[in-house]
Amino acid sequence: MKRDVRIALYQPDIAGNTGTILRFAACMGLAVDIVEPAGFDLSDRNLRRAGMDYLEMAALTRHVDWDSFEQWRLGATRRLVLLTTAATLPYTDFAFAKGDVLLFGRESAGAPDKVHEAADARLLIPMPGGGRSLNVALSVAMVAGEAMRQIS
Ligand SMILES: C[S@@+](CC[C@H](N)C(=O)[O-])C[C@H]1O[C@@H](n2cnc3c(N)ncnc32)[C@H](O)[C@@H]1O
Repeated sequence: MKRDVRIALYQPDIAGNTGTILRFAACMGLAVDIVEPAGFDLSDRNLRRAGMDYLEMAALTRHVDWDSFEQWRLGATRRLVLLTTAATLPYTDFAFAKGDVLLFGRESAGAPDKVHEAADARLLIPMPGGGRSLNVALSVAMVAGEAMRQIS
């Protein structure tokens, strides 16, 4: 049987954001997948500062590249749910399911076309106040929170 949703980060490039997400995921009991290459390594001072001792609690899987992440995901028959400002479907209108992988793009550039094409669903966090995008860690908290609310 499929477990909970998972959080996936596509080539994250800001260590402090990833540390914040790993802390959040550890506290929520959610696993995290990082699609490498990241813009930092796991010894990064900012990652450790944001993640603190929660990093030791985090269920983190690192995938060397997009192809190996996809090989794992397809083998596990998990849906890929991409969060992107290019989507039109609000995340609150989507029916999340156990096993979903919630994928977030990199801070500097989002996700490339091949990732959009692989996604089973693309979701938007509406921003009624305007602006280009939200911080990725805040996006993770909002969407994973909604997914957990629906599934539990
Ligand atoms: C800082 S944003 C990336 C901004 C990037 N310049 C772009 O155009 O995608 C980092 C990630 O947070 C998520 N994100 C931020 N705001 C979002 C929103 N309003 N709707 C959906 N996803 C969002 C997406 O996964 C995005 O790739």
